[in-house]
Amino acid sequence: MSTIMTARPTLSGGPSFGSPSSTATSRRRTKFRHPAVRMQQTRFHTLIQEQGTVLMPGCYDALSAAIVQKTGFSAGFISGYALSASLLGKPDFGLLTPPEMAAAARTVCSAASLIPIIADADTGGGNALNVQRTIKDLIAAGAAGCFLEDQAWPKRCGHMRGKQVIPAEEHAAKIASARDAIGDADFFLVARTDARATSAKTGLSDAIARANLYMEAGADASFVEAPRNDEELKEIARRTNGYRVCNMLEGGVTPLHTPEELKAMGFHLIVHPLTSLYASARALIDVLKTLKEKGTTRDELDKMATFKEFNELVELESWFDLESKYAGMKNVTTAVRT
Ligand SMILES: C[C@](O)(C(=O)O)[C@H](CC(=O)O)C(=O)O
Ligand SMILES: [Mg+2]
Repeated sequence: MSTIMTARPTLSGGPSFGSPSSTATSRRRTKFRHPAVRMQQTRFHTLIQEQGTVLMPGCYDALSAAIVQKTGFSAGFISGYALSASLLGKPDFGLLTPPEMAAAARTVCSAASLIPIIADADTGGGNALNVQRTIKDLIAAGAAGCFLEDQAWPKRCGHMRGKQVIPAEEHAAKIASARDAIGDADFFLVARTDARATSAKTGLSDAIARANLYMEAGADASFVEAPRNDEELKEIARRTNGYRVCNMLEGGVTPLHTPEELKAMGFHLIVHPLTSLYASARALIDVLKTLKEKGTTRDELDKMATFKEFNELVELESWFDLESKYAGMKNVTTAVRT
């Protein structure tokens, strides 16, 4: 059970809350400061305080989530990109809907019930009111947090070209609305901004100002999407307030780093959203290609999970145990009735 805090948690490993970086931001701060100073100490706050940085692999269904948990990760992330791919076979191009994400969150959170899971809420499904339904659905599904981004709908993957963002004040209102919907639930709100991509010249400073504004509006952490190099990563860490998320996408525009390297730069939540998806796709492509060419997998068995290994993964023995337990009771019931 989470405890209520009277102020934001003390941040370990990152710079302290700073002053606003521009007059425009300063004006916005007053307007959007969220009245709820009683912030929740969520499972994610505790993990960050204990570990300094939390490494979260992406997952996209119950099985991938169970594997993330069994591998020993302390948290997971349901990637919108990966879910769009696995559920619809489609790119991360605004085609996945919030109810589809909430349904996936239900099975994922149940399959990895020992670790907290952050779900990708994309843009929240519309305006501030749609955001409230989306957040409540994710909480009901068992998610421990979400990412909520400021792209214009239809959104697309943060590392694709052609992104647009809504006005900062509009997204700040969506963050405030999400905070209200969270109430006292154990749910960690990450405000993401895609503004870096909107201009080579001013995109980064706009993104940093937005991240700070969204923190004032009630986010638990900010996520400046798609920094281009280490200098940008360090500038984000220097100039944004509070906890920070960093996205490590294989093949994306941000250089890949270890959690230790990102911790030293000042990041707290490290997400690897597509590692599981890309690894499974590679494995499927390779083994199915061989099956098509050779008509058999007998020389490929080392590239696949074994029957035994897979049954252990889905805890088959526990189901045999349950079966015996109730098979015994059936006999008892039959005996009582006769
Ligand atoms: C994190 C993300 O939102 C996701 O859906 O996994 C994607 C993936 C990625 O491109 O890294 C995004 O960044 O838009
Ligand atoms: Mg996404």
